[in-house]
Amino acid sequence: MLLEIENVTKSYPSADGPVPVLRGVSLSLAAGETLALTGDSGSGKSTLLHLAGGLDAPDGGRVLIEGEDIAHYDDRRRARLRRETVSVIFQQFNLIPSLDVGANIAFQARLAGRHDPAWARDLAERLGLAAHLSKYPEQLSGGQQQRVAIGRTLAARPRLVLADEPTGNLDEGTGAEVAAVMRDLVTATGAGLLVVTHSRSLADRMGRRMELRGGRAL
Ligand SMILES: Nc1ncnc2c1ncn2[C@@H]1O[C@H](COP(=O)(O)OP(=O)(O)OP(=O)(O)O)[C@@H](O)[C@H]1O
Repeated sequence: MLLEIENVTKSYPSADGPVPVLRGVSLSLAAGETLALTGDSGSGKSTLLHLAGGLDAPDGGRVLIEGEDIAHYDDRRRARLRRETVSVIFQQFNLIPSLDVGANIAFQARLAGRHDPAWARDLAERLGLAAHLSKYPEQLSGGQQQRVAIGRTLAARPRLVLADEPTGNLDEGTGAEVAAVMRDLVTATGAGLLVVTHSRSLADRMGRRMELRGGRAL
């Protein structure tokens, strides 16, 4: 199994003591599957996504990627996991302003030692960015920047893609288009996709859907 989250718990400290956010949540995601994670604001969606990506550790329970419990990873293995296996698309695009679109798309793949010019060109084409490769991020619209961020993630061929509100900054039409491209590309590469969203239409485009409420999965 690509991703297995087993009965994870997580609390955050507050002035009144620890506040539980996740009270025992489990999910699994196979290669090629897409899953939307929904729930009210504050229900713990981003927290769960961060645990899945090894950006934070659970208080209890386990997170396994390709059968390995990532809690025991040291910093080096954690860095390698994020470079080579798991990629996170944040709502802020985090593009590199001094690099043009083509170089931004190639950036993560180069870091992972997996830059493939033909695949990068194919991605740019499918994301509608072929005519913009020598532009800089500041010359692009929000929707175009988000597509560059998605291209950069997929260029490295991650096996697990985690996306936090990837269409949050986009209008309905552009958001739907970006969601469809992302799902198709992830499916085409056999990766798994876990996407956190408030958007009904994005959630409807994913293969499965899970809602967080009261710290538990519905
Ligand atoms: N680092 C932190 N320290 C303390 N509390 C935190 C921290 N991160 C999140 N929280 C709290 O945990 C709860 C869940 O936050 P989280 O960001 O996971 O929710 P979410 O479902 O992603 O919300 P949204 O849809 O608004 O992004 C919230 O009440 C939040 O205030």
